[in-house]
Amino acid sequence: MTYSIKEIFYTLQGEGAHAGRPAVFCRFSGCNLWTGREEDRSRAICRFCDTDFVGTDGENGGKFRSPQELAAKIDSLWPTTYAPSKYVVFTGGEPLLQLDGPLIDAMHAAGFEIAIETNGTIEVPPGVDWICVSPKMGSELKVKKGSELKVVVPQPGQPLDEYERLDFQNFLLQPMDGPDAAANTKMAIEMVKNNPKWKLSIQTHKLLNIP
Ligand SMILES: C[S@@+](CC[C@H](N)C(=O)[O-])C[C@H]1O[C@@H](n2cnc3c(N)ncnc32)[C@H](O)[C@@H]1O
Ligand SMILES: Nc1nc2[nH]cc(C(=O)O)c2c(=O)[nH]1
Ligand code: SF4
Ligand SMILES: [Mg+2]
Repeated sequence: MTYSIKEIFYTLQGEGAHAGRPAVFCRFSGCNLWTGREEDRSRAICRFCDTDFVGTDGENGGKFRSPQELAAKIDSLWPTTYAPSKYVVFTGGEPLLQLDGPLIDAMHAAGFEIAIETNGTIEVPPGVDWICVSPKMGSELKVKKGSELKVVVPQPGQPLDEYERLDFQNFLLQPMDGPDAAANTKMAIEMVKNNPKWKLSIQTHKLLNIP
């Protein structure tokens, strides 16, 4: 298996229940809900994406021809002094188009805990330690259990009451960034205050100006 990688970088997890945790982010190229081309955005299933996941031209990006080769690059970005808490977040694009058993095994062999950020349309292979699902209206949600359900709001028609009955450990609402970010943040705050099963997730890396 050859993996197409947009970029790999060491930063803090900015979002969700693990916000603030140091992590190597590995961003796969490609997504099943948008081509990534601006001219296709208005016709895409997912239209609010804040990420460039096209191609392999980012920091440490490229084609990796084996799981060992990719695992070694990810491992090389972890500072050796903090070796016991090694943590990788696979994201994208949609990571489950490419993340497979051999890569999961290679990351575990290198001593990493493995997290994914997924849109929930593709089943998760065994062995992923932290599963963050962020459902997208207009797509079929197939991953109905995991570590955190991180719902970007607002998406018209989203069934929050159905989401609440799914088997997740954490339930988070994340304001949609973009032209209406301020209003969306206000709305998300009101939503969690009115329904305390949910907590607010803000994209802290954007406030901190880190990747
Ligand atoms: C770029 S996506 C990649 C992973 C996967 N494709 C997914 O959608 O979960 C990473 C996270 O950013 C969130 N996200 C994307 N665009 C956003 C935006 N404009 N505002 C807030 N969150 C956004 C997604 O919902 C997801 O939780
Ligand atoms: N710092 C930081 N945290 C993140 N959490 C999820 C991200 C993503 O794009 O998947 C992301 C990201 O791009 N940067
Ligand atoms: S599913 Fe994720 S990566 Fe794909 S377009 Fe939507 S937010 Fe971006
Ligand atoms: Mg991001």
